[in-house]
Amino acid sequence: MPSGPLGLPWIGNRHQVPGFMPWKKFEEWNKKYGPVASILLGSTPTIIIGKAQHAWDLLEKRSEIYSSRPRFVMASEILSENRRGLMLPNSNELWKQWRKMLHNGFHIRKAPVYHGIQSLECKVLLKELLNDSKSFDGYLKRFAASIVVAVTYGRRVDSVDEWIVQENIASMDYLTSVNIPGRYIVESWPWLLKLPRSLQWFRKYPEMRKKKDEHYLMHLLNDVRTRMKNGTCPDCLTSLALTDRDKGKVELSDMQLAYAVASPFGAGIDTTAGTLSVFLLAMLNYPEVMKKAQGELDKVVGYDRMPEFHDKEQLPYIVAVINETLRWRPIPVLGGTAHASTADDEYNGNFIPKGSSIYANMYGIMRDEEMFPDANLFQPERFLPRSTSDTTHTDSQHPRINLEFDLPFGFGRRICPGMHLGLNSLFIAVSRILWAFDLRPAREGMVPSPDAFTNHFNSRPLPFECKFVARNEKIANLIEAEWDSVQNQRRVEATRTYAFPSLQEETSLS
Ligand code: HEM
Repeated sequence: MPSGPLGLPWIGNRHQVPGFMPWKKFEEWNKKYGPVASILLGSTPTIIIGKAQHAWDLLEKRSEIYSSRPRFVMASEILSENRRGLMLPNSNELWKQWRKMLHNGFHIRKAPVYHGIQSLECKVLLKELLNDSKSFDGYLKRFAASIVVAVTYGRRVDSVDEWIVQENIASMDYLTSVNIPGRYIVESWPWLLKLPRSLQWFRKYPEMRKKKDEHYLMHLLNDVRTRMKNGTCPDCLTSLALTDRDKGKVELSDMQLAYAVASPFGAGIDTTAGTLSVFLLAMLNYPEVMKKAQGELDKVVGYDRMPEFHDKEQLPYIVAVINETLRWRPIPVLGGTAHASTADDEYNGNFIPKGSSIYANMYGIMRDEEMFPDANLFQPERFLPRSTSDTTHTDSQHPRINLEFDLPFGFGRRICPGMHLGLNSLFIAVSRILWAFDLRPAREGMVPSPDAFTNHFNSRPLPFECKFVARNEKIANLIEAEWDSVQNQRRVEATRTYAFPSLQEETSLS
């Protein structure tokens, strides 16, 4: 097997994986033992990948054997009775139906269907930031949540305090806090599940959370069902899944369906809002990047209108800023949920046994100095073709480091199905925030630390302050005018029809 730190009998390396930010220890091991290292978590061989090329070689080129998921005792079996597709092995029937449902809803040609809701939510966001920049973090979450809730349940979200957002945050915070390698002993020793139930001390909290999850996810499903009966529900992922089930195209129970459609809700809010928070942190630390990006926007868009999706081609520096944000401080630090292998394999002379868990440690991969020279610096230029006169950075020269950067979204058959929806949300929000505001530290000279992050599976910046100063009066007036103009649309939007394809239509398309 690939080399790695020496462990102990029975527990392997479990005791060496810290509960605090294990991705940093993984990076250290990759530096010491090589870009493909191995450890044992209990009896499970676990491969840690620290360079993109090796992740592409294994998880992408050999995706037929590296696209499963390991066994998740806490996060999947106990917390959801194996109903979350994200944690299911790819051989599972439920996973296949779930993945197809998401692909049909969110693939690249479908993504523009949501431009309308994304633009609307962004106009609301600008007005919120103009009025009250202190609460910006809540507004970023509202923005991300409203888009995801609209495409999933056909409803908008007006405030981050609404129960629908609060329940999701509580549920996801819990899920991501239990889904950290090495944190629970039962993951390494599943035989503990054979103890009498009353002695399984680790069940108490996940089972309490499961009851709450079942309740609110069923409530959301039933709400869509009621509005479908009343004729007041726009087409959305849930209504189409219910229709497909009625036609016999999907074979899922109510509870399975409630969990299946909730996955964008779980996977798309934290990641999008967290990335926007990283973007603000970067702008406060690199004001010269902000100025350069604003220069591009001023040239292409001017002050008489806001940036629109159709401007994207003319805004390569903005796209590079987004790519660099996703690279500089990736939110899914461990590369999302671990992959698992389904056959014995050999790679670069090493044996990788069937049933290994694989972490493409995004934290380390994105800080690989060979691929991203001066990796700790925020340099959007690394994604742009370098002009000969440009001496601001060292080029990576890697052919996949360009404006089409997809590394932050994972690998192979498990690649993020919400990538295009997520990228579009980031584009409209980043371009309009930079167009509208100068971002400044709340207090002169008090720039927030670029290294203070949470210890979550989706690791986001710790709370910091940021001042949003409208760049000029014309822009402030336009934000107000656009806000006024969307008031009516905000109400109508709830009943707008999205052109979601049914499973049947999409299958015939592909
Ligand atoms: C900036 C935004 C986002 C980032 C950085 C991101 C990143 C990721 C990553 C790294 C993975 C793991 C892929 C792997 O296992 O190889 C993933 C999976 C996933 N993402 Fe995203 N994501 C984002 C937005 C979204 C959105 C908006 C949605 C929903 C529409 C979404 C839904 C999912 C789902 C359902 C999975 C699990 C796929 C599976 O297990 O087969 N993501 N994402």
